[in-house]
Amino acid sequence: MSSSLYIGIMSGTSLDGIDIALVDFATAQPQMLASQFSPMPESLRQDLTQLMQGNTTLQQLGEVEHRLSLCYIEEVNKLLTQTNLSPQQITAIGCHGQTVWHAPQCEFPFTMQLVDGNLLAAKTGITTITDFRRKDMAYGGQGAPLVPAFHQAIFAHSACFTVVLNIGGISNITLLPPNGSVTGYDTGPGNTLLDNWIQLHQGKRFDENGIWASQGTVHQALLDHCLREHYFQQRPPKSTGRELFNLSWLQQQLSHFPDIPAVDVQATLLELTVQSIVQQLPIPETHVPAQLLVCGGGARNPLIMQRLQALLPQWQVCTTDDKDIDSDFVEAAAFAWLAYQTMQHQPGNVPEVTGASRAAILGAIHLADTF
Ligand SMILES: Nc1ncnc2c1ncn2[C@@H]1O[C@H](COP(=O)(O)OP(=O)(O)OP(=O)(O)O)[C@@H](O)[C@H]1O
Ligand SMILES: CC(=O)N[C@H]1[C@@H]2OC[C@@H](O2)[C@@H](O)[C@@H]1O[C@H](C)C(=O)O
Repeated sequence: MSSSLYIGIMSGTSLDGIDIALVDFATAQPQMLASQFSPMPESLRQDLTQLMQGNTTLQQLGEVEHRLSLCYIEEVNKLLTQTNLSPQQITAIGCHGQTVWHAPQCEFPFTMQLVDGNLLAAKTGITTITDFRRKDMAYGGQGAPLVPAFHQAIFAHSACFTVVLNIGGISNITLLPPNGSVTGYDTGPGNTLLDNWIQLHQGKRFDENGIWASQGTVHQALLDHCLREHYFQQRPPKSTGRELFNLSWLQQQLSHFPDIPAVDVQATLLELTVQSIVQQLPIPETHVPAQLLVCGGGARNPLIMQRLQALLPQWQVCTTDDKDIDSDFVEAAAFAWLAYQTMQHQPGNVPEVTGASRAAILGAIHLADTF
């Protein structure tokens, strides 16, 4: 009988690092047994940033994928050591890899996540599943977001309207009406514009606790202009990324408003993240309690959490930590769950979310050589 233990690995659009989680699917409620985060090595982060701006060579692409895969392998081996487990005790790894380009709307839609699943299977000795998004795309879907099915499995609540909000580099929501069908989509920027702007002006990777943003004043005309971005008005299914919300996009908005102090731009970008999320939330029925469960790195920003609650006085706004699910590792756990689904020959996508024509078994399986 195969083990109920799975490992999920996620490195997301913020390029902050690698999240890994050990999840047990022995019972109806998945249990996160261990997790760890390692910062992305600086040279690799810089090379990935270059890649994500589209200027690269196939040689660089191949080498970055190999270097990144070696980092994933190191994380798996560290986790096995930390938990005193052998590779044979893990049924499979679900590794998202690193998205370097996501283009679901172009003439020939595609999405590209870098990871060499063969290398992970060979070097960890654990069956490894990668390439989760493209089966959904093969059926006409966006290929993202994929976490809503997992959110439904662990957060759905029969007595209240639950929205799960991931604030990563990009923000995405999952709508879980009581006893209703799950929907979800990317709302737009999460931390990525905030990160890019503080990196440009202060050389920091991110605005810890939103301190810099809190020292600025929101520039209302700039905010109103940014909120007119077509993406925010688009009807779901929809997904986005740094292909749209990047420094070039920001500088295009700023060109209409010269001389805004950098600190006020940071304050305005935080308000843009919050208001673009709030404007895309449904208005729950008055008699149904509503809860917003926040995860991802943005859940660690007290100013974002405070502004969300201020703009949503009728909602209970909290983090998934308050529901005993570590807000830093929800995405990593989701990819352990997606691997579990695939190994059970069950679908991982939600067609109502991605627009795919059907539910589908996701991923490419790289079997460990345990013969
Ligand atoms: N203490 C903190 N204060 C403010 N921001 C924080 C803090 N901790 C993390 N963050 C923000 O969270 C970001 C990382 O979030 P996360 O790991 O969820 O993103 P990701 O998974 O890479 O993105 P995505 O979900 O879009 O793929 C950091 O880049 C930073 O902007
Ligand atoms: C193409 C891609 O990597 N998209 C990410 C990104 O990061 C957040 C949001 O945009 C989400 O749609 C998605 O990741 C999560 C894990 C998802 O697929 O649900």
